[in-house]
Amino acid sequence: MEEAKKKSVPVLPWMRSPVDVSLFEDCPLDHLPCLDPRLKVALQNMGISSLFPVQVAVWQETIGPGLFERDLCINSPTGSGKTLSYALPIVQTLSNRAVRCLRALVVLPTRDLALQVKDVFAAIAPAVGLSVGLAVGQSSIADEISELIKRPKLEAGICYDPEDVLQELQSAVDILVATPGRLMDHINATRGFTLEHLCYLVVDETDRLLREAYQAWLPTVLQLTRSDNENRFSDASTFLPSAFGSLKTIRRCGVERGFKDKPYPRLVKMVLSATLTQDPNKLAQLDLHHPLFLTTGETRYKLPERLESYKLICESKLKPLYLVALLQSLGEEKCIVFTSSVESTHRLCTLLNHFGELRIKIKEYSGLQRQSVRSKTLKAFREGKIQVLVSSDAMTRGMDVEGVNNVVNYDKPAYIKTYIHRAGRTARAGQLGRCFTLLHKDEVKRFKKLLQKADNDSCPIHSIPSSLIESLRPVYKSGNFLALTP
Ligand SMILES: Nc1ncnc2c1ncn2[C@@H]1O[C@H](COP(=O)(O)OP(=O)(O)OP(=O)(O)O)[C@@H](O)[C@H]1O
Repeated sequence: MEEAKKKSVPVLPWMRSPVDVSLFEDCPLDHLPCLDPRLKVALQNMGISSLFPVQVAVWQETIGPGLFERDLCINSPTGSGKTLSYALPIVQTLSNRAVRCLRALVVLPTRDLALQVKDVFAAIAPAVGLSVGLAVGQSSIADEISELIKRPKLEAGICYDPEDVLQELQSAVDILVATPGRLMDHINATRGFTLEHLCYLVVDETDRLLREAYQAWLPTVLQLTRSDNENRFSDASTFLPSAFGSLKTIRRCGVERGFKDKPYPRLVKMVLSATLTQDPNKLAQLDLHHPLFLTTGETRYKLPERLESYKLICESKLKPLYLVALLQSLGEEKCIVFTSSVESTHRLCTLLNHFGELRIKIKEYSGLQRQSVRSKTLKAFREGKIQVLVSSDAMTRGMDVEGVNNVVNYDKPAYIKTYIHRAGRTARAGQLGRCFTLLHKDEVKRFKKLLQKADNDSCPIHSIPSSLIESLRPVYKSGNFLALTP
């Protein structure tokens, strides 16, 4: 344990003296300084009566006394409320804006996640007259453009100069939630889409977004939001496609709160994850300004407080029977079962649906499916029409579904980060949750080592009565299940 802790000492000096979020407490809305009363009502309508510790800590650094002076790197456990931690101060600050233009951009790695985050903004932003847009490729690009860009009303019969019309194009949204691919489509080709006025850039699920280049979205956004001073010495044309020539995205330069030669308003960056990278090379890509690190406790990886971890030890060939027995014992509780690949997700889901003993609805949720199928499945799962989702890792990071009581690792996670993001689908927002991991006895030692990298490595054995397994054997043998066994 000690060794794991030692290894996690960050290389970057500013990461070594973080703000410890665990020293903060929930704060009732009535006691939150400077909260706009309209936002208080919007939060209450969402069923929120107090802010969680990470939200209070970020509020201090953004609204007061911090005033968004530094870029924020936020490492906080799954389900701790990171979305609202950035959405609330951004919306509160932008509520003073006089003219509508695109001022906040939130980037997320997947469409489902972007939809989820957009819903959080949409629940509070209209209360202060702000509009939120989505760029994820859910609808056609033309439909998306019409949602994002306001065209001037032209009178029929009058001949307009196209240049004038272009000048008149305005953003229809103040805040945009986007996936990198669609964001790049708009940057490259949407007339009137500009990052010229951008004040806030949020990179959520940062480690995942930095892992893949996604058409160089990050350097492009940073380049387009840089001040003229910063650009003077760099030749943007060597890096940006020619289409950028026409974009008016180079920002004015001014002096802001003592940070000489930074553009005004400075682009504030907020980057977040439950497993934030500490790799200097990766973080350098974000070009952070005077960053402040907010993290929870002393260990690098932290599991949700009310998560209970259990292991089930069984022979590999009996794994499906143990899973069926476990699901049976969980009854109708919502559960997500993780496998190691999209192929085994499909096979396992088919196999489970052959067991008549399981009187619950089980569906597959994987990157191999079309978006429309996935969205339908997720909706049914949220509504409780499906009790079990069988899933591979890629699609579930950040997913927030109320009432997921259990997570099952059918295949052992290879990394602690994977364990954290899988287990983090339960025990969210201070709720109780359980994570079960199926292991062969040879895997136990390595799994123990893996869990030691998190703050809570307690993982007792969850035993399934052998009589239950025996009772399932005939069904398993009689069907052609062996071919399906993942
Ligand atoms: N102050 C609050 N009071 C009550 N519930 C809250 C509060 N803030 C957030 N929540 C709820 O907590 C849940 C988790 O929030 P959120 O999705 O932002 O977590 P997260 O930290 O981003 O997790 P992950 O790392 O898995 O993405 C959501 O269902 C959200 O509605």
